[in-house]
Amino acid sequence: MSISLHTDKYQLTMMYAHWKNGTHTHRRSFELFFRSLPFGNGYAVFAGLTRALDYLENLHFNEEDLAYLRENCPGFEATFFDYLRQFRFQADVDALAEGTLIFPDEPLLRLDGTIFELHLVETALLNFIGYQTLVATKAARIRHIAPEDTLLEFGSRRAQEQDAAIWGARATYLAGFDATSNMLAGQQFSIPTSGTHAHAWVQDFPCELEAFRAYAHAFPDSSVLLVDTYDTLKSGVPNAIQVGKELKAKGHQLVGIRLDSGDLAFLSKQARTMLDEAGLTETKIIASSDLDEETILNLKQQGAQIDGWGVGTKLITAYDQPALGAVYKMVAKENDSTWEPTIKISSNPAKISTPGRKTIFRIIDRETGKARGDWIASYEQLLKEEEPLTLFHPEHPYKQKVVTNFLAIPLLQPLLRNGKLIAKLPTLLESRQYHQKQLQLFWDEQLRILNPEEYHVDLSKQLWEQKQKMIQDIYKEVHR
Ligand SMILES: Nc1ncnc2c1ncn2[C@@H]1O[C@H](COP(=O)(O)OP(=O)(O)OP(=O)(O)O)[C@@H](O)[C@H]1O
Ligand SMILES: O=P(O)(O)OC[C@H]1O[C@H](OP(=O)(O)OP(=O)(O)O)[C@H](O)[C@@H]1O
Ligand SMILES: O=C(O)c1cccnc1
Repeated sequence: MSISLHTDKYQLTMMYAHWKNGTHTHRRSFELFFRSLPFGNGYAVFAGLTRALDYLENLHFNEEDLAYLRENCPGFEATFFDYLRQFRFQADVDALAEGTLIFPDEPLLRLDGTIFELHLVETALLNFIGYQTLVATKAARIRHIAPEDTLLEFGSRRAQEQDAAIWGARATYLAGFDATSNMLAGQQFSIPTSGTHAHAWVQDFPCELEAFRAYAHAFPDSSVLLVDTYDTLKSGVPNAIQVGKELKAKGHQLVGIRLDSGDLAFLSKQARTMLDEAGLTETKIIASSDLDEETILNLKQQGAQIDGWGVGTKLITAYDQPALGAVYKMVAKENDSTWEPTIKISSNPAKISTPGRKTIFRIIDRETGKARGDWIASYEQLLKEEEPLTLFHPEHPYKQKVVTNFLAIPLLQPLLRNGKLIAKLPTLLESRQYHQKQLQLFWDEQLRILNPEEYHVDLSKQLWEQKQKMIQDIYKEVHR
């Protein structure tokens, strides 16, 4: 299916107007970034690139798309649609790897191409990357407070439609979840899948015990029994124990029980004691019920005896912050084969863009192995690891530090050239492992979920001076 029309109409009106004016082949550079961290977290987790690259590589207008446009864009000349028919995305794209820890104002993708193609793709790129990054970040917060527990993604039924369920499930696996309940996500991305049973299974039998027996008959070595249909401690857990003992007598094992309502701390402690007293020490306790990182942390503080967590609604919908607010801005124009920086001014200083095509280095202290900060420089700027590097706060430049004995890791990698993939992309599993390694570069203080220490993202002196000069020049021009 073509998703080329997954764009805002104003992208098409601008494309048409450029084509009409003969400026559509002018080359420009755009960067995609976000301005503030979601959920009060100290970092975000970059996700959505795989989908974005697939979209860019396959971008074309089929006859159905063209017919629709012809009908719905009445001001457009007919020959424009012939131009669109042969259109293919031919820009160059550099991007960070999925799973990278990312920070505000860092270019996550840089695209160099014609203004025509770069307008077209803005909406879809922001849509894919904004959502997946948000869900991956939420998942990372949950993984952070439950490092050893089993984490299951249960959100499909509450996700904002199918794509969000599928790609959201992928984002949670990238950021450390163990499995998803969504089989299509499992099939599409080779994510491990997991499933217990619903209340309806129990309701379908004359009594709970029969329901549990029948389920255990079907899955003698992999049953997780949902124990809260009637009464967790008076009925569910005793019946699960009965079935657990029967399984044990036949050489099998009750893998787990699932608590889905009530006071999860109290119920889990009681259930653990009851299971242990019955000799079912191996049987795990899984909890679900509107969970998120705050509730899970709180339950842990209460001494809840829970080994695994099924997390749905609040994860897949990024409940407490449903949009990342990513943006896509023009940073340079090509004139006679040289890139001339451009800036967007705003009355809100935080919204003034940083001009020029950029690159990012993650500066790693060779002694501690930890990141000292990210250094954003202009694309052509060289960084010599043998020379001391002065990092300074872009808003408060007097705040400085000099870094020596460091490793500078370039984060943006060339991925598309003339619209074609030139690099081998990592598998999802590799990206997941890379994400875990990324976390090790940061201090616990930067990773905690409440009021984390701010990680430093600084501009090179050259980039900073260029920005100040452009702001001043424009200010003088406007206030002449
Ligand atoms: N000990 C606990 N401390 C803090 N929060 C808890 C504790 N136990 C459960 N919760 C949370 O409290 C909320 C309980 O919600 P609520 O009372 O609406 O539903 P419930 O008990 O799950 O029953 P039902 O699903 O049938 O509506 C859930 O978000 C759950 O995760
Ligand atoms: O609570 P979430 O984090 O969204 O996790 C998914 C929920 O979906 C299922 O029940 P469902 O919500 O359909 O019914 P229930 O509320 O009656 O349990 C499951 O039992 C979980 O409670
Ligand atoms: O497998 C489960 O227990 C499950 C899956 C999706 C939603 N709620 C529960």
